[in-house]
Amino acid sequence: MTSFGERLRSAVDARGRLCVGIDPHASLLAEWGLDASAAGVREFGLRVVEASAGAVGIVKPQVSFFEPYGSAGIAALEDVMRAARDAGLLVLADAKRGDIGSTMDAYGAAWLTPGSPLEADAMTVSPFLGVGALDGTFKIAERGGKGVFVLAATSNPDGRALQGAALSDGRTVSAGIVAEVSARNARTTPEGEWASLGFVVGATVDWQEAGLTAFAPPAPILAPGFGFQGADAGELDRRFGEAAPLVIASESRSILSAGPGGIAARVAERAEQYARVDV
Ligand SMILES: O=C(O)c1cc(=O)[nH]c(=O)n1[C@@H]1O[C@H](COP(=O)(O)O)[C@@H](O)[C@H]1O
Repeated sequence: MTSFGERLRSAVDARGRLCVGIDPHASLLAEWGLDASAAGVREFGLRVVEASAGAVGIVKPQVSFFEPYGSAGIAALEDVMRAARDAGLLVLADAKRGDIGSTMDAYGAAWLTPGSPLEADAMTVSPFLGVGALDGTFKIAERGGKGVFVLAATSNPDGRALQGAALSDGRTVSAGIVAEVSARNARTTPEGEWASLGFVVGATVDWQEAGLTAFAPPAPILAPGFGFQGADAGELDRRFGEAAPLVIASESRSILSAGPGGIAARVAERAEQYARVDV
């Protein structure tokens, strides 16, 4: 079984590093002429998948925008994720789960078990109940050839005080999270491969301020914050330095705002911008 890290690396090699976020905000649904309903988010998601298939390798549905519609919204999310995976896209479920270990295991099983209704290729998780609480999820991921993206340094300025705080040994919380997860990656990642436990580091984050250095072994970096939140594709190299080749650049509103008629062209244009970035 090919690991998630290696599947992701192949997707980036084949189709570039742009990840299209599927975030059906109520305001976007209105702009797209769709209802704020389960049917609306389903249609929105399927159209984004259609525009992304063949143009990029990765999509990231934001689970929160499907949840307001209850079971019908979750069914819509299942349909969108299945359509994306059937179209050959890697699906990163942006669920940002985080809980005590035993509860976390159930979240991991829901999103990362092959054949599960909500099966994704990877999910985002929050380590703020302790990286150890994620161990069961990491094991579920490994068994299924899936991936996990652990929040390390988020794109929103509100996160800085907490994530940049000093641990007793002087490292930042962000650096401590990276060290703990990297130690697990070192045990499970064959030499020369991309690890399957990645990190979320916002494109707006100052690495020095966050106390981050390049990851060993190499682990993918999910980097939201490009586009609407202000980071520019052309800055990728400067912002991520040595880690730039591992970056999955995620954009949602800056692409989705093109509307149903313009999204395919917008995806192609943004993908082209990232293809021009020399890392
Ligand atoms: O995990 C994420 O994807 C994430 C982490 C982070 O640090 N910042 C962040 O914005 N995100 C998500 O990335 C997407 C950003 O959307 P745009 O700002 O519209 O590109 C949203 O779905 C956020 O929830």
